[in-house]
Parts: sequence; C-alpha cells; structure tokens
Amino acid sequence: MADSDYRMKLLLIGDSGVGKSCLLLRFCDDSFATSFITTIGIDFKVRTIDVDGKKVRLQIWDTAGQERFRTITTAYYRGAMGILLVYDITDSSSFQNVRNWIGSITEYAAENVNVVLVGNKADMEDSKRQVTKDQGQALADEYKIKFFEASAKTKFNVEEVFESIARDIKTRLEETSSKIELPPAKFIVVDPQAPIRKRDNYQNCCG
Ligand SMILES: Nc1nc2c(ncn2[C@@H]2O[C@H](COP(=O)(O)OP(=O)(O)OP(=O)(O)O)[C@@H](O)[C@H]2O)c(=O)[nH]1
Repeated sequence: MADSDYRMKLLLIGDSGVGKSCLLLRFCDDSFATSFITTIGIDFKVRTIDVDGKKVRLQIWDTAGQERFRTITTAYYRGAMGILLVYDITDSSSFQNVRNWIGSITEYAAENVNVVLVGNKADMEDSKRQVTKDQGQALADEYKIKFFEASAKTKFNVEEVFESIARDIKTRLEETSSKIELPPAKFIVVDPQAPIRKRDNYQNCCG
C-alpha cells in the first residue's frame, strides 16, 4: 500500500525572525526553541497528516528570510504547491514586507499555488502588538488568500494553518484531475514505433 494518497511540497517564507523555523518545528516535532538561530539557505521536514480520510504527506521547506540567501531560496518556489507567508504581529516592518513577498510568489511560484497569510507570535502581550488582526485579514482579503493568526510558542492555530492549506491543495488537485478528459478515440495519435500490442489494439478499435 502507498504510504500516502497525496504528496505536497509546501514552502515557508517571510522576513527573518518572524518564526518560520519555529512553526515548522512545532508542526513536525511539537517543540519550541526560544533561541534564535537564523536559517542558512534552506531546510525541510516531513509530516503526514489525515485530511478528510486521505493521507497527505507534507514536505515542508523552511527558507531563510535574510536577503543574502534570496537567490538560493527562490529556486525552491518551483514545484511548491502551497506557500505559508509568515509575518510577526509584533513587527510592523515584517507585515509591510508581505507585499514584497507576494511579488516574489508571483514571479517565481506556479500560477495556481495556494497561499496562506500567517500572523505569528499571537501569544505576545497586547502592548507588544504592532499589527491588528483586522489589518492582517484586510491584506489577505485584498489578495484573496486565507488568513490565520498563530503562535508557534503556544501551538495556537498551528495545526489549523497546515491542515487548511493541505485541504485547499487537495481540493484543487481533485478539481484539476476531474477536468482532464481523454480525446475521442478517433483522434488518438498512434506512434508507429509503439509496441505491436498497442498498435493491434488501435487497429481493433479503429481500423
Ligand atoms: N513569543 C513568540 N516567539 C516566537 C514565536 N515563534 C518564534 N518565536 C521566536 O522568534 C525568534 C525567531 O524565530 P525563527 O523561527 O528562528 O525565525 P525565522 O523566521 O525562521 O528566521 P530566519 O531563519 O532568519 O528566516 C526566536 O527567538 C523564536 O523563539 C511565537 O509564536 N511566539
């Protein structure tokens, strides 16, 4: 039996320090580190989850937020089926940069990639907050993407974020595969180099 029904490549992007590595660690290993060790280049982890009775294997790539790694990390947009764009609710510049990150997605990712906006560090006291929940929601609405506030520290909404994007990708894949139709038999082009058995079938059905 196959180990999964679906395999999905996800990407975590956003400014340095917003908590991408911590979200990945929380989701895949259920742990949290208070020390800040910036990601060098790129790293990934895997977790299989159940989505509506189907096994979904998520391969999640954690990119470095720092500008100096940008040429390495953009290569990983190719083939990504979903992107979690993360900002820090206590850092307004990380929120302002969301528009630039959207620009990178438009430039480097597939056109139909699913994107979720995540306002991380929702556990922080109100006095530290620089971006309101309404501002996050309004920006997500503008780009017609889903929005969650979350906390890698307290686990708040972490499962929900990953489950939501996996479900949306699964729906998209199901819709796409149901749209692929075979052409009518008379239009099937037969390769003369193809094995005899295949050509016989062709002659039986059409000739
Ligand atoms: N309070 C709080 N702190 C967090 C949370 N998530 C991450 N942090 C802290 O934020 C700092 C940066 O977290 P990282 O996950 O390393 O950030 P990053 O986005 O991966 O950064 P780069 O690898 O440089 O791109 C660390 O000190 C974490 O402990 C959270 O949900 N709440």
